[in-house]
Amino acid sequence: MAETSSVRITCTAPVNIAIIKYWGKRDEELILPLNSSLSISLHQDQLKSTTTAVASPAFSEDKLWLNGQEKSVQESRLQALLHEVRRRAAKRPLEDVQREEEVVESVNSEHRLAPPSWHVHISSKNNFPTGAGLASSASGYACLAFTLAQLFGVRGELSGIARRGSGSACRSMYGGVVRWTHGEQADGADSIAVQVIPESYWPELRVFILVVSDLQKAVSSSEGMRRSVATSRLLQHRATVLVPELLRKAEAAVKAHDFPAFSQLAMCDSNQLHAICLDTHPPIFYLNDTSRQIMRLVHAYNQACAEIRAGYTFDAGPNAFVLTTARDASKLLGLIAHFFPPQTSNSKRYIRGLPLTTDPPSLELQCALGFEPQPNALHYILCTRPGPGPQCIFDNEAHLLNIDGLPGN
Ligand SMILES: Nc1ncnc2c1ncn2[C@@H]1O[C@H](COP(=O)(O)OP(=O)(O)OP(=O)(O)O)[C@@H](O)[C@H]1O
Ligand SMILES: C[C@@](O)(CCOP(=O)(O)OP(=O)(O)O)CC(=O)O
Repeated sequence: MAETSSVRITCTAPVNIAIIKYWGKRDEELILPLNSSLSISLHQDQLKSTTTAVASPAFSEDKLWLNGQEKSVQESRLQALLHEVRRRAAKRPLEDVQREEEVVESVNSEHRLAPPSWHVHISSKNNFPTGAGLASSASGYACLAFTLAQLFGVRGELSGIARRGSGSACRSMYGGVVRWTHGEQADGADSIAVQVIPESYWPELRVFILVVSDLQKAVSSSEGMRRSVATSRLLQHRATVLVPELLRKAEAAVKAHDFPAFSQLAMCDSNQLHAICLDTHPPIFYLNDTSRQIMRLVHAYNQACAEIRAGYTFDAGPNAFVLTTARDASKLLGLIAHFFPPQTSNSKRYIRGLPLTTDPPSLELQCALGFEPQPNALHYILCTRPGPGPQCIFDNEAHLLNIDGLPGN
């Protein structure tokens, strides 16, 4: 039915972990932050969202499938994102519009542009748990924004489109280390993400995700930060005084490959976020006992090394993102696996992602920690590293919708 004139594209996008956190909005509708933030985009070999979008004059409405289940497209953030991408597509230069007419005649559907008036069918999936504290909303909305921009031929700065889905999603529009500048303008035009360094600049960086819980959190990030803005006086001080300095120092540390400084700033900023959550009324508790044991383990490791060789950061949940470098990866992983061993039934897939050996910790290091191993405290450990930004996939096997816009290939 839609065969001759439909346009189809499939893209992927990464998850990102914030090093200097975004917490608090100055505009809820446009998703404009009170402070700038900094993150690392994680490698898509381990975590990614994949989105296929098909546009056709034959479609009578927009449709969405998430992880294979059809969802309503009426959700306000999805609507805002769709509206923004179509608004920008409608302003495309004339030569693109002419190209579009040629395109509609073309038999090759893979490199064509769709007119913004066409309805779109979208299917998106994550290769990791959705809504489970692993920032699927960031990779998911970034992937959606990037895919729709390719489909409708929107060029230039795209992070402002992803931002309409979820604030942190704008940073997933680039690889490596990325800053989201808070911006000053009321319409959000200058509230965009920029790449600070590409992923190839610091290839030794490693990130271990220690999955403490895969349950949906009780207080979402959006609700948590709304509550902090309304009640925490520390938040205002952080946003205006502390973050600008933290950000400057963190960017300098990244550019200088200074892991101790970078890691120290990451830990301080994460602790500051959770201090603000405690200063919020009623207080919000995202960390649990296992999170705090992980923090102790990292500090004990650094003390034993007599320098900072590991760090941690926690988003709005108990899962730890442990930072280190290739030099320490096997030793630190061995220590983590020793103190947080798997249930025997779960030992096979306990350590996932990058293939790494686990060096058993020395007795001295074991004693330094001063707590007993805690079997079963973690679901699994995912080893990853910085990676690239969104990509188009030119492989027919990768499409999540067929050319008629229906699930299948
Ligand atoms: N691939 C995707 N495509 C489009 N939307 C997605 C995708 N993945 C997730 N989302 C959106 O993000 C929501 C989940 O966001 P939520 O903030 O609850 O969890 P999370 O981002 O996985 O975890 P956390 O914010 O705790 O790190 C989904 O309900 C959906 O609306
Ligand atoms: C703690 C954080 O992960 C908060 C992320 O918040 P979201 O981007 O999920 O919030 P919304 O913009 O309301 O969708 C810190 C960060 O990623 O910077």
